[in-house]
Amino acid sequence: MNAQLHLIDHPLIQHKLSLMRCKDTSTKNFRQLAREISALLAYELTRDMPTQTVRIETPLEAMDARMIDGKKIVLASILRAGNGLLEGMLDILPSARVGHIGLYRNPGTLEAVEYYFKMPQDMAERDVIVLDPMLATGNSAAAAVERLKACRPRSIRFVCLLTCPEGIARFHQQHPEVPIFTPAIDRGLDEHGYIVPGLGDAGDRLFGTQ
Ligand SMILES: O=P(O)(O)OC[C@H]1O[C@H](OP(=O)(O)OP(=O)(O)O)[C@H](O)[C@@H]1O
Ligand SMILES: O=c1cc[nH]c(=O)[nH]1
Ligand SMILES: [Mg+2]
Repeated sequence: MNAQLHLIDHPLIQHKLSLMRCKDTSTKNFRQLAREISALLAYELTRDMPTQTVRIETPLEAMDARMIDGKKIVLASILRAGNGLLEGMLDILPSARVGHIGLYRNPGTLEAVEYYFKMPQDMAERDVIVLDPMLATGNSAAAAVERLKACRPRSIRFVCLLTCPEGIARFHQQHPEVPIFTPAIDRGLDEHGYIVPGLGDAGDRLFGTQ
């Protein structure tokens, strides 16, 4: 398997993702499941983050204790659907900074169209986790990461709930060094660029807009 592809095969995540896929899952439950899965994903995503030793005082004595190294992590949400992963990530990383990348997919061309971009300061000292539940053609994620690279962050990781071979290939063709973390790699894309079997339109299901 591609060294920059991390399949997160945890039973709890798989169970919750299966519930999200069900077409009769309500907006409320879909949103709650996205939050729960993203908290579990945050745990896996940060597994290899560098730590530094900091001198602290316990009630009994001084010690050299480990803490996450560097400036606060940036969670970069690809709007809109990326926001569905934000709350769960913030439950685990409550001090993280949050950036927003506004993109929508032109339904005719399937190309990404940017409408907003805002990141914190001092990106050179920060690790970024890019959030989007769906990596389908890969055009949105590739465009978002291209834009982020101009800010020169210390590192970039991409996390989604679902992808497919086409999305992985497209993304890694442009950004081979950026790791993808995903709980599932589905069969492929349909004629409208939707992941199959998939879970449908993530943004519409999260926000009840369909
Ligand atoms: O890999 P791609 O083929 O680019 O497709 C994936 C993109 O499509 C969805 O967003 P959408 O454009 O529907 O916008 P939304 O999040 O505002 O609903 C999804 O959240 C991704 O951003
Ligand atoms: O399957 C897909 C593809 C793109 N965007 C979605 O929300 N779902
Ligand atoms: Mg989008």
